[in-house]
Amino acid sequence: MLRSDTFNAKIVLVTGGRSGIGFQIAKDFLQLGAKVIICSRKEEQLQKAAEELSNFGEVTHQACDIRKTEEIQQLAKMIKEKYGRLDILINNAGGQFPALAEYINDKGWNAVINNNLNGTFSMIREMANTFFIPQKSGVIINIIVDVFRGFPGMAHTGAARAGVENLTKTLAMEWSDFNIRINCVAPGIIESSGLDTYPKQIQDMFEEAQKAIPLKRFGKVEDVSNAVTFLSSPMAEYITGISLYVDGAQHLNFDKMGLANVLKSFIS
Ligand SMILES: CCCCCCCCC/C=C/C(=O)SCCNC(=O)CCNC(=O)[C@H](O)C(C)(C)COP(=O)(O)OP(=O)(O)OC[C@H]1O[C@@H](n2cnc3c(N)ncnc32)[C@H](O)[C@@H]1OP(=O)(O)O
Ligand SMILES: NC(=O)C1=CN([C@@H]2O[C@H](COP(=O)(O)OP(=O)(O)OC[C@H]3O[C@@H](n4cnc5c(N)ncnc54)[C@H](OP(=O)(O)O)[C@@H]3O)[C@@H](O)[C@H]2O)C=CC1
Repeated sequence: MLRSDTFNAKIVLVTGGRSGIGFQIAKDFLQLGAKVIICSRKEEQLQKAAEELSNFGEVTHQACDIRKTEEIQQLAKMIKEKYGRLDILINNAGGQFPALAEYINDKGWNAVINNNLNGTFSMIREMANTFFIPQKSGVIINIIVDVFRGFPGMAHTGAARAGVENLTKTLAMEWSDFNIRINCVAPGIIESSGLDTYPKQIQDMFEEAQKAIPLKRFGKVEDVSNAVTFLSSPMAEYITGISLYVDGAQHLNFDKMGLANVLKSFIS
């Protein structure tokens, strides 16, 4: 519903833009007039995605692991040299694995915290110091997860995403002086490439899980992207420090989604 020139001349970075939700976000920004940079770890898939996205506008790609500050700095350097500015940062890269808390070892816990909390913070800090603070303008959207009632079956990501949600509130306050807006989008369960990474026993529960969602379906990647482009646009210029749930009211539903129960059933 946004005008096709909404993001004309805007430079947008989408982390994890090679697949799933991030790919759709990159595509929508391109169709709304932006120039888009995508990054992720896997060079070959990243290049393939960039080629596909180039049908919709100007897209640049660079491999970057958000857990490695030097790689983020190299990405910022490339953007500065090529475009001289950055207007919008979408922190979409992330991931985790399903496991009951008592079985998560230090390495697994740290991998998920580094990916989703530390990596997101490093990306925000580097892009703010290089672009948003000196420019005195910027928009940041953090894709988190529906953690309203904790996240039974994925305690590590629940903790990491809750950390990002609170960081978002803090930075909305600290950086309001620099005219930086920052918000979260919290998807429920979205039909995307991300769901293919879950084991078969969990995928077998998907049909049942949809019935427990008040709107009775999983989300589409477009549902998430629509929230992201709206919050990034001038239509949302007075909105900062919030989390927008895109989950068919899943966060209000007291029924457990059952992930922890499914995990318990494999173990017993
Ligand atoms: C019912 C309906 C409900 C349905 C419920 C559906 C949920 C919907 C809400 C959320 C949906 C999504 O986010 S969709 C998914 C988004 N995409 C993903 O999650 C992609 C997969 N995740 C990742 O790649 C992650 O980033 C991450 C797990 C951190 C991988 O990090 P690394 O690259 O460091 O990978 P590794 O080196 O292999 O892992 C480091 C350690 O992590 C641990 N580890 C990694 N994978 C593991 C695994 N599968 N099981 C156990 N432990 C594991 C081990 O200790 C590993 O060390 P070793 O033992 O030494 O190997
Ligand atoms: N699908 C769902 O139901 C939901 C998804 N989410 C979140 O939305 C985001 C996108 O998920 P989705 O599209 O479904 O899943 P995908 O697995 O398709 O997307 C994850 C993307 O993040 C990139 N990525 C992961 N780790 C890193 C890293 N350390 N550095 C750089 N890039 C990285 C991956 O690329 P590469 O492997 O090349 O690095 C990939 O492009 C994730 O944060 C996910 O947790 C939240 C709620 C629900």
